[in-house]
Amino acid sequence: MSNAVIVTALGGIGATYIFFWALLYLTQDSKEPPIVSSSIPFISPILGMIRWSMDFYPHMRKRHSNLPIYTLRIPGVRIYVINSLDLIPVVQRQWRTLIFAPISVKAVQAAMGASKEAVAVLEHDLVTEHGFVNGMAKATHSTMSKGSALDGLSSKTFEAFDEALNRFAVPTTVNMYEWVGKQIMRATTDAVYGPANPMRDAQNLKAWHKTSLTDISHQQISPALMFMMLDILPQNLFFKAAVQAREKLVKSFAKYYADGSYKQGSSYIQQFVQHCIEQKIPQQDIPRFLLGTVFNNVANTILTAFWVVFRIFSDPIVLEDCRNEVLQAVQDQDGISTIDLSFILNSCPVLLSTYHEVFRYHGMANSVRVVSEDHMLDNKYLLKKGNLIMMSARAQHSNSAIWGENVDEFYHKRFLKNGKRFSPVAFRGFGGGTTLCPGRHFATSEILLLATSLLLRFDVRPTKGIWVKPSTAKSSQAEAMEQPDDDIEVEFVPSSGARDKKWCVAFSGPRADPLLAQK
Ligand code: HEM
Repeated sequence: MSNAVIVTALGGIGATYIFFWALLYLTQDSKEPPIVSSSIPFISPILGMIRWSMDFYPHMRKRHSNLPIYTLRIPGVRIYVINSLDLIPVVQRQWRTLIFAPISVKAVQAAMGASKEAVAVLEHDLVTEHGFVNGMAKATHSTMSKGSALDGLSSKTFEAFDEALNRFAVPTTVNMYEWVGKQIMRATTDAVYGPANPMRDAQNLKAWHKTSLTDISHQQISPALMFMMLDILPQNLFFKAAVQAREKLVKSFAKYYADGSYKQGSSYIQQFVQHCIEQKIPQQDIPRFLLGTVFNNVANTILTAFWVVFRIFSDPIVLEDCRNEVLQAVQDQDGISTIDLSFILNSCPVLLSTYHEVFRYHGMANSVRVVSEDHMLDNKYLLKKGNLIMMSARAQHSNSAIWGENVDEFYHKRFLKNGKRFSPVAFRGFGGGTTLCPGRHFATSEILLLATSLLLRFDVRPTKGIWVKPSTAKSSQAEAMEQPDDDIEVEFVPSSGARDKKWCVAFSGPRADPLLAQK
């Protein structure tokens, strides 16, 4: 290659670099949060996200600890990343301007394939409770979070666990993640959708998610959801198998809706459908909306339950502490052992602390908001319309200034009330603000009932002889919890005293939830 060609090529690269560098800084208002990660304009943040994956925002928090908020510029959008704990409530208070609803709309449109007419209903009002998205939260909230509706959901999940555990009369070997996933999927969807639960069908389960961690096929909808939501690549070209899987599931939910089976489901699913009908969502779209609820209902509950069981049984001290507590929650009468869920929630502080530490340590919820109009955050930082705000749970959960020097350790007693008190905003296991997860009480009851049943009735031992924490490097950020890369083969060994008993669940009193970090 001649020198002239090399000089021209280098000149071209230099000019392009200067052009994009100038574009980056000339289009950034001085009142906006400062730009970081700009050595290759518009590209460096993407390279950082690929390199650091789920630890990108914790890494950036440490690197830019002097900045309460900063801007990442990627092609087409600015991401305003909240670094400082103090700014999180400020963002959450502006829920009419810094809104979540467009994310839900994208999910229904790009991932569930909703029609233009359905999307128009959602987009009609993204801000008030009269709109579809915020109205849905209002319509279904009480059916998941308190009273007899919540107790009903919890009882149903307990029945499913009991039925599964009764099958282990002798020591039995299982893959732990696969087993926990199967139980949570069955228990949750039976409780939510009722006797005609479409997710009982083995083909539907295969179309939804990988039923084992060794499955390397790409025939399911669930792992593709995040990429489909980005809405960049044509679906019929890049996600053909996932779209086919989705359409198969939509067909099942269409039958479930058309024959009125949802009327035998939980109050939650009845209210959900009722709200769709009242808001005039086209009939053919309602099954797509119903399918969307599967993701909320099970994805994070499976993962959290897996880590809770792993953390309890893999450490003899945690196991003993938790088992001693839950033994107090059982009443034996006439061969029936009754587990009091109210006692577990209100009077088992170490179990609840372990549960919260799982969220702090393994949690990775990313709360995203859309700036609906230009806004001056805290009277200091200009946020421009159409861009995104990111509040990363992991960035806060890994901050030693909040959690202390042992932040990198799993410490099961961290959340005991007699220990150090943490700012309530610092814990973001279930997100926060007006979109704080409405399913959190249901998920908490379900996971604690599974953990308690195992504690009372089984020993769980790794077949390799020692517990090894699986790596989580391949975790997808669509979920709010780390995902194990490999399964753990374990043996469930029934405890001699628990084997021949009948088990049931009771709720002795109102849920005061004194031990919950997010009430
Ligand atoms: C351990 C299990 C779960 C975890 C870790 C979890 C986590 C979350 C997180 C982080 C958010 C977003 C909050 C934000 O952006 O600020 C969220 C929202 C949501 N979750 Fe959960 N969730 C779980 C279980 C459930 C269950 C069982 C249900 C339903 C039965 C559910 C229904 C929802 C819904 C509907 C929203 C959207 C809220 C809105 O639009 O206002 N979640 N969840």
